[in-house]
Amino acid sequence: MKSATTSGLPPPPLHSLHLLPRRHFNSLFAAVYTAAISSLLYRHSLKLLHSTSPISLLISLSLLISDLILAFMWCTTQAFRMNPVQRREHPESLEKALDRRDFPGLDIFICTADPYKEPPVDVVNTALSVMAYDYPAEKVSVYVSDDGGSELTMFAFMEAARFGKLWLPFCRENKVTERCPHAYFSSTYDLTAKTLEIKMMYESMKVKVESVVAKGRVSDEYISREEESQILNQYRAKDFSRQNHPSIIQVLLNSNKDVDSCGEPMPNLVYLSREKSKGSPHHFKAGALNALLRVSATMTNSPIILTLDCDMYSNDPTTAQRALCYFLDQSKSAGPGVIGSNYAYVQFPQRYHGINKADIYASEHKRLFLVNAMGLDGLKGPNYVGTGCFFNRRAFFGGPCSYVPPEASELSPDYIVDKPINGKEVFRKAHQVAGCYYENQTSWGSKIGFRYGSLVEDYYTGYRLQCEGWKSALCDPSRAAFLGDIPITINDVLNQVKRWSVGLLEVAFSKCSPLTYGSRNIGILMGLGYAHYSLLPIWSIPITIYGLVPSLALLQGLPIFPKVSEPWFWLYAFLFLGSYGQDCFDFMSTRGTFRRWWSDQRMWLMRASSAFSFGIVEYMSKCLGMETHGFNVTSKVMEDEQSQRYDDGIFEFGVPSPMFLPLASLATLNLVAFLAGLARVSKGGEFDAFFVQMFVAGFGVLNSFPIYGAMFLRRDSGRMPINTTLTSTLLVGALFVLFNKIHV
Ligand SMILES: O=c1ccn([C@@H]2O[C@H](COP(=O)(O)OP(=O)(O)O[C@H]3O[C@H](CO)[C@@H](O)[C@H](O)[C@H]3O)[C@@H](O)[C@H]2O)c(=O)[nH]1
Ligand SMILES: [Mn+2]
Repeated sequence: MKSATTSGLPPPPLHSLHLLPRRHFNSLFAAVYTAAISSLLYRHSLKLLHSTSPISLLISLSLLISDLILAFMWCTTQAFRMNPVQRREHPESLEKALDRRDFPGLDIFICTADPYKEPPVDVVNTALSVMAYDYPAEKVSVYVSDDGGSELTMFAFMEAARFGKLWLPFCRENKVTERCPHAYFSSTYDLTAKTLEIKMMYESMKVKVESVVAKGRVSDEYISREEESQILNQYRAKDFSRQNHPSIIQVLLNSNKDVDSCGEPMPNLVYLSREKSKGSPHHFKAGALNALLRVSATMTNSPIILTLDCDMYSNDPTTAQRALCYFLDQSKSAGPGVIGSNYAYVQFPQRYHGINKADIYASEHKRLFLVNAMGLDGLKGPNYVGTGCFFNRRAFFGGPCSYVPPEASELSPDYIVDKPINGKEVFRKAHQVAGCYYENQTSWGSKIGFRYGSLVEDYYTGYRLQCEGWKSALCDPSRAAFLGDIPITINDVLNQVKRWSVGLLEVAFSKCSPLTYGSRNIGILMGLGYAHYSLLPIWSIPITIYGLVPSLALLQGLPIFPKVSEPWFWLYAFLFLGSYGQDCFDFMSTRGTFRRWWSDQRMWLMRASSAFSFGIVEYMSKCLGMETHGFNVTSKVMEDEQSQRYDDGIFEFGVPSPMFLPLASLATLNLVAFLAGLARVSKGGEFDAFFVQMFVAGFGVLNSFPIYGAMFLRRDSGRMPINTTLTSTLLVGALFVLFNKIHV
C-alpha cells in the first residue's frame, strides 16, 4: 500500500458532491403548485355537487378521478425534486492512495437468455469489453449466465476465449479506449498491419459464430479438439431443452494458468447455465443472478460485483476505478482495500448507442436513469436499474448492521477461496449451488441475494436493499461507462414497458409496498420516490380519460372545462404550463434537447395509454391465477429495413398487436373531434367555451402525427396493419354512439 498520508495531510477525497441550485426553486414551486392543485380539486367538488344530469355527473367524476391521480403522481415526483445532486469521482486520487496490486477482486456477471434474440456474437463483445478492463487481470472474473442453455452461446465463448488472448494485449499496447471489438472496428482507428491482423481474427470469429447460429447447431467442422466436443455433447443429451437440463459450468479461462499472447495473465472466464427443471420456478433474471452469486462465491468470491445485461458493453476501461472511489472511501470505512462503506451499489445510468436524433421512442429514459436518479441520489441513493451497476457483495447478505448468513459458510461474503478454480472440489460445489432445487428452504430471493416476486427484479432488489439501511450512489461520468442496444420497433418498446408495469404493480401491491413499508423504512420522500415507480401504470387512467372525454364531449357540443373568460381558465393554464415547463427544464438541463423532450412526452402519452393499461390488465390476470407472459426478453436483433426506418426517425408498427388499438383509436378520435370543434367554432363563435377542449384534442392530434402517417399515408411494411386501422375506426364509432346514448 502506498503511504499517501505520511505527510500528515488528510488523503484527497475520492468523490465529491454538488447540490444543484434548482432545489430552492423546486421547493418554492412545489408550494405554489400545491395551492393550485387544491383549488382545482375544490372546483371539482363544486362541479360534482352541482351536476344536474347523469352525463355531467359522469364527466365530473371522471375528471375528478383523473386529476386526483395526476395530483398524486405529481406529489410523488417531489422526491426527485427536493434535493437533486451531482457527483464527481476522483479516480486519480484512488491510484495515488492505493497500489493496483491492492485493488479488490471484481466478479462481473453477464446475463443472456436467448441466442436468437440476443446474438451470441454481441454477448461475446460485451464480455471482451470488460475482460479488457484497465484493471489487474488476475483480479477480474467474468461469469456468463446462459438461461437459454444453448450450445451456440457456449461455442461463441470458446471462440471468445481464444480471441481474447490477442485482443487484451492489443488494447493494452495500443491504449485502445473502445474495448468492445465491434465498437472499435466500427470507429475510425489506425490502419496498421497489427490492427488489420486483429480485425481479420475478429471477423473470422464473428463469421464462425454467426454461421453456427444460422445453422442452429455447432457442426463438426467447427470442433477441433476432443475436449470441445465433450463440452458440446452436454447439450445433446436426451431430453435436453432450455427449460429442462442439468447445470453446465465451464471454466473457459483460468487466470492462474492461461496467459495472453504476450504472456500476461488472462482474467477468469466462466460459463454457467444453471440447472432448470419444468417443475421448479427459475425466477427469470433474478434467479440467474442468484445462481451467479453462488457459483462465483465458490470460485472467486470477489467483494465487488458488476452486473451487466448482455447488450451493455463497456465504453470506458477505467469504470471500475470510479466505482471503487465509493466502495473504498477511506473517510467512511476501516481503510483502503476494505469494503466497509455503507454503499450497497454504485449505479451508472443506462446509456445507449444508435439512438436517432429525435429519440423517437424516448429510449433514453432520461427521467428514470438520470433526472429522477439524481434526485434520489440526494436522499438515500438512486434505484438499481439492472445493468451497469457495481455491488458490494456483502449487501446481498442483510443490512449493514444486520448480517444474514447464507446456509453454507462457503457462500458468505467474507469466505476466502483458497482452492483452484477448476479443481474437483470447487467444481462439485459449484454444480451443487447451481442446482434448480438448491434454493428450497433457504433465504435466497427473500432475505438474501436478488429478491424474487417482481418482474422488475432490479427495481425491487435495490428498493429492498435500501430498506435494509444501505445507501447507493449514482455515477454519471461524461463519457458513458456502458452502452446498450435499444428496441427499434414500437411493439418491442410497448412490450418491454408492459412487462415493467406488471413487475412494478407486483411491488406496489405487495406487503413491502413503498407507500407503507417503504416510507417507514427509508423515509417519506424515498418512499414516495419508489411509490412513483411502482404506481407508474396508473398514469394510464387519467391519460386515457383525457384522451377520450374532452373529445367525445366536443363531438356532442358539450363544454366541460371553464371558459377562457373565466378566472378558472388561468388555473388550468398554470397547471398545464407549470408541470410541462418544469419537466422540460429538468429534461433539457441534463444533456437534453427540445426535440428529444418532445418525443419523450409523446412516448409518455403513448406508453400510458397503451402499455400501462395492458400492464394493469396483465397484472390483474396474474393475480387471478391466469397464465401470463412472464419475462419476455427484448429482442436485440436489428433487421436492415427496420434499422433504416429507425435511423430516418419513422415509427415501426408493422406487426398486428392489440397494444396499437388504443393508440390508433385515440388518435382518430382526437382528430375527428378537433376537426368537428373547428367547424363548430368557425360557425358559431363558441370559441370561448370550447377552447380548452379543442386544445386538449389538438394536443392529442399534434402528438399523433406519426400514428396518422402509419395509418393512412405509408405503404411500407412498418405501417399500421390495415386490420388495426379498421378496428380502431369501428371502436371510435362505437364510443361515439355509446356516449351519444348516455347524453340524450
Ligand atoms: O429469464 C431470463 C430473462 C432475462 N434475462 C436477462 O435479463 C437481461 C434483461 O433482459 P431484457 O429483455 O433486455 O430486458 P429489458 O427490459 O431491456 O431490461 C431492463 O429491465 C429489466 C427488468 O427490470 C432489467 O433486468 C434490465 O437490467 C433492464 O435493462 C438480459 O440480459 C437477459 O438475457 C435472463 O438472464 N433470464
Ligand atoms: Mn435490455
